Amino acid sequence: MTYYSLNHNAPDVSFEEAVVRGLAPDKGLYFPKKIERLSDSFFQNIENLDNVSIAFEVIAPFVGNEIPKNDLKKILKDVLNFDFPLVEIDKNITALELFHGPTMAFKDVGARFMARCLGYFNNKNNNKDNITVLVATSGDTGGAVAHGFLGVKGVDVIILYPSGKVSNIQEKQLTTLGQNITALEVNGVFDDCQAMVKTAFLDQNLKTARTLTSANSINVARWLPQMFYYFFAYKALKHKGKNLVFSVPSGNYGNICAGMMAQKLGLPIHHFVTGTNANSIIPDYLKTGNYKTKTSVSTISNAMDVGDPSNFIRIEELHDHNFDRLKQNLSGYSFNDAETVKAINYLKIHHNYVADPHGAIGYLALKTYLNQNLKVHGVFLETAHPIKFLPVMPKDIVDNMTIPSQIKSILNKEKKSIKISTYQELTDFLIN
Ligand SMILES: Cc1ncc(COP(=O)(O)O)c(C=O)c1O
Ligand SMILES: N[C@@H](CCOP(=O)(O)O)C(=O)O
Repeated sequence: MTYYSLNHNAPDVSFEEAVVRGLAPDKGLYFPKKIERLSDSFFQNIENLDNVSIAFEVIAPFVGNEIPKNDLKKILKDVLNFDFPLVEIDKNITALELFHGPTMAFKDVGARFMARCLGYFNNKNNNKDNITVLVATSGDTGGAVAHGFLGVKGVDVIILYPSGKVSNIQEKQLTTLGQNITALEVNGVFDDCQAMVKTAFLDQNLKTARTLTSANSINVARWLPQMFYYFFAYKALKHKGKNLVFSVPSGNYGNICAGMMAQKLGLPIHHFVTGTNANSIIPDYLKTGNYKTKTSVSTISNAMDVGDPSNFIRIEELHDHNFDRLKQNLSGYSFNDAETVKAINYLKIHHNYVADPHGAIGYLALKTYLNQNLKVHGVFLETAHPIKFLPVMPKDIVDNMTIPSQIKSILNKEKKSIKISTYQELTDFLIN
């Protein structure tokens, strides 16, 4: 598969080059040149396929012949070794739980896939120089990438996170592993971290010192595997015979954008809903037609505290840069922290379901959409385990929660991070 830069000022590249570069030299995000619908027989037969076979059909065209079939299948088997349960909330609403992987957030799928692809390419090329994976996180990407890349030969991972703005458990997940993983604690917000990472890719001094790539959803190997679970949900809900609407709590918009790519492959998704916190860049855009990024503000759904979503440009591309077309496919609503807590309590009391603040926003957005659209079935993505957000969860819910083994094992580990405030400090660290 060939990928082009969405800034249209850089050469086309192969899948391998797109993965190794992360971002195009003109600072554009890579996008696949050809998107082909999957066959009708695939969708007719999907209930007879297991998750690995579904994922293989979905991702193989994007990888092309750059990873042999059997190796790609092995990678997928390894990546998808946990469950993606659907939980019925009521007759019209289902939660798609994406937190059963090692770091208990949906990022595990993309991070594990990318780590294995990079490991494969490193091995194949017998690379002598290490690749440096730079990643910015508002909470969950960092932990998933740290875990996914831990011990991967030839790869150094450097995670930038906003100091004091991730939960205690998220911080433990990204600062305690050691080995090839280093955490940089940035005096700023997530957007500062993301801007530093993007600047680093264009920095010639850095480029001579290190081979850099990104493990944020700007990297196609992080972004595209996020399509898989939309197909898994379709497989499980197909028998209902209803139009499906997916509600996705969004920040950097990689997850919902992967769903839109799945739709392009022919997955029958009737409509998308995005739920955000006070960082309501895209719901505001859908209302006004005026796209305005903003400095992010802190909320209790911290992983969505993003004021300049990277994947907006891919969403535009998928809708031919046509505002009306986008509005037909996407509705957006934002909610404040009080509304989020109210929804967490409502779900517990009325449906005996414990949602995390991000999932609760997905639920609220879906409910708002369904109020005017009765004949569809709604799925909201429960993107992280509520245990990751203990201090902001209602106390009576917390009192009845048990700590999963994945989390228990890191609680007593020592945090190790390096504090930085400026881009210069980042480059000094990377060069020295
Ligand atoms: C728990 C959780 N929910 C939602 C999001 C938003 O996802 P995206 O950035 O793909 O929009 C994130 C972070 O990315 C997250 O960690
Ligand atoms: N919410 C994310 C922000 C980065 O998103 P990504 O999908 O582009 O890596 C996080 O948890 O770090």
